[in-house]
Amino acid sequence: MKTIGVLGLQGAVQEHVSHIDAVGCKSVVVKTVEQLEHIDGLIIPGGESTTMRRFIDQYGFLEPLMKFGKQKPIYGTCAGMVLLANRLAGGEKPHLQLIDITVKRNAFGRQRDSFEAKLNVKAMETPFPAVFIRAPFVEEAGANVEILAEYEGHIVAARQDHILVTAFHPELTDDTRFMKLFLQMVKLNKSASTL
Ligand SMILES: NC(=O)CC[C@H](N)C(=O)O
Repeated sequence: MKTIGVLGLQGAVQEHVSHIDAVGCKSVVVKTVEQLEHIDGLIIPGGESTTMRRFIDQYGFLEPLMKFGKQKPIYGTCAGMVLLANRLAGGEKPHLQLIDITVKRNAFGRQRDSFEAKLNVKAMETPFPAVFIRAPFVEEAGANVEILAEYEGHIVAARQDHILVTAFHPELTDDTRFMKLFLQMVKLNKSASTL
């Protein structure tokens, strides 16, 4: 059985745990660097990327997360997508730099702080109910990035190798198709956990 961790420093952790359980995997809330050795994939949840980055530094997670993401799958939702991007718009400093995208934070503007949209997602037969909360979008993606979904002309779901990102929050719905997609990526990945 595959074990999927959720970075438990800040944000929507518990909702992801429920989705991991729902797709038949073992879930772990990751609060220490050592726990990274025992998981097959990691989710970086939504929340506030600047706050999460502070905790990442405080608990010594920066290097270990960069190393983990070079070998094993990571799925970032919303703030998690901000943390994974190679570049941030507006001259902000990037964080983990594990996927070749430029991300614009809070990109949908004040009037549309939170909204739900039915999205057409590549390889999903019916639209996905996407919940956006002060969401970022992908402003620019490198040639090796696979675009999975767009909303109003902006990329909101993408993947490169074993890194998956969504600007929205699948964990706040009961639709587990993104978790299933991530699980497929975990199963295809060659680096098994040490447990
Ligand atoms: N729901 C979210 O994760 C919001 C993300 C937040 N606006 C950020 O930039 O970090």
